Order: sequence, then C-alpha cells, then structure tokens
Amino acid sequence: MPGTSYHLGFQGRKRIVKMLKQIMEQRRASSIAYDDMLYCLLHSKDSKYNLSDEEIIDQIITILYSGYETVSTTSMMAVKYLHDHPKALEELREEHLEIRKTKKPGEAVHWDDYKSMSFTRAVIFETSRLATVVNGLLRKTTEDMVLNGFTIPKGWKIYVYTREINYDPFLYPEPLTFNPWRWLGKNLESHNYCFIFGGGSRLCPGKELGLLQVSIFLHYFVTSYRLLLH
Ligand code: HEM
Repeated sequence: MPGTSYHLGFQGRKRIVKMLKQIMEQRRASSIAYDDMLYCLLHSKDSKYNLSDEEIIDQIITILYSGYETVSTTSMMAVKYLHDHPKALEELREEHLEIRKTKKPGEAVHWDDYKSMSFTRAVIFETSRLATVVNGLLRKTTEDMVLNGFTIPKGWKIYVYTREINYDPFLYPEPLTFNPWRWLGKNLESHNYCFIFGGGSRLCPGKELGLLQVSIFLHYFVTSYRLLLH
C-alpha cells in the first residue's frame, strides 16, 4: 500500500535491482577481472554453481543488507552503551592499548590480536543482546510439530522472536543491564538459546566477519578518540 514503509522498501528494492542489472551488463561487456563477489558469480567455472541473473541479484542484495545494517547498527549501539558505562569503556580501552603497546605507530592489527580481544567480543555480544540488532529468525515447518501442547502444522512460517529470549531473566540475570562481563568465561555464546547470529544450518555465514569488523572499528575508536560526557 503506498505510503507504508513496506511499499517504500519495495520501491527501494526495484531501484537496487535496476542498478545491479546495469552493472551486470557493463561487467559482461568488459574484459576487466574484478576481485569481488559479483565477478565470481558472473564467471563461475563450475556449471554446478551457475546462477540465473535473478539469483545473482538476490545473493548480492542479501549480502549487502545482511552485512551492512547489522554491523553498522551494532557499532553504533556499542558506542552508545560504552558512553553510558565508563567502567566498560575503560576496560575495553585497556585491552586495546595493551595491543597497541606491541605495535609500531600506525602498524595494523593482525588476526592473533583480534583473537586476543576477549573483552571486546564480550562487549559486542552484550551490545547485540541488549540492542537485539536482529529481532528474530524465520523458519518453516517441514512436518507437524507439537510445542508445549500446541500443534504447529507442516508448512507454517514461524517467526522466532529472539528479543524475548535475549531479555529472559533466567538466562540473563538483570537482562536490561549492560553487563559485558556476563559473557566472560561462561561459554554463553555456544548455549542453544543464544540466537544472536541465528542457529543450525542457517547460522549467519558472516558471523566472524561481522565480529571482526566491529572489533577493528572499536580498536581504532578507543585508541584514537575519547568519549566525553556533556
Ligand atoms: C554483527 C553482525 C551480524 C549479526 C548480528 C548477524 C545476524 C544474523 C542472523 C541472526 C541471521 C539469521 C540466521 C538464522 O536464520 O539462523 C543472519 C543471517 C545471515 N547473515 Fe548475518 N549477521 C551479522 C553480520 C553479517 C555479515 C557481515 C554478513 C556478510 C557479509 C552476513 C550475512 C548473512 C547472510 C547471507 C545470512 C543469511 C543466511 C541464510 O539464510 O542461510 N551477516 N545474520
């Protein structure tokens, strides 16, 4: 219906599809070997992986949307929570200043540095939980299912509302408090109720990339800037 967000979303999608079709035409007419995903999808050597234009466009839109909105919102909310919780900000800064001590000025951080950022990872998980950047997961029943006495018929689409799980006081005591320390040493990430990155065979394929991007953003943010209260 015109005027609704849903309608605007559809219009936006039409514009992106048009742009992607133009880019694909230009790429097909060009002999340049681009080092990106669109090039790989257009030039798949194995016919088993050949996708139609429509499927390629769907893949690119999925990656653009899933990879952009999640990482940018998590980074923004982490800055907000750190601003509101100076102790957490201080501990995070210490973790990153320790890493900088092992580097020359301007030297980039490496994979091992990223793996050592345990408090940073806890800050990101706590941010994702409290802000619930992704509200829920979509699934479809492949057979009749009985849950708590209710039958969900085969073929129904289900929305698993993960905010409800993220705020469950039995799983996360004082659920509305920003407490990154709750994630340290307890293996909460691998519990079967932790759906921050989804679960099962549809688990977010960009999980580690997303965590890496937010960690690197926080590294430069806390080692290059100071947050002041006004
Ligand atoms: C903090 C960052 C991110 C969060 C919190 C996040 C969260 C999620 C969640 C909850 C799902 C649904 C999984 C399920 O249904 O079980 C998902 C799916 C997906 N994510 Fe992420 N994601 C993040 C970053 C990324 C990045 C960086 C990429 C790629 C560049 C990405 C690509 C995808 C794709 C392609 C899917 C669909 C997978 C499928 O349906 O099989 N995500 N993500």
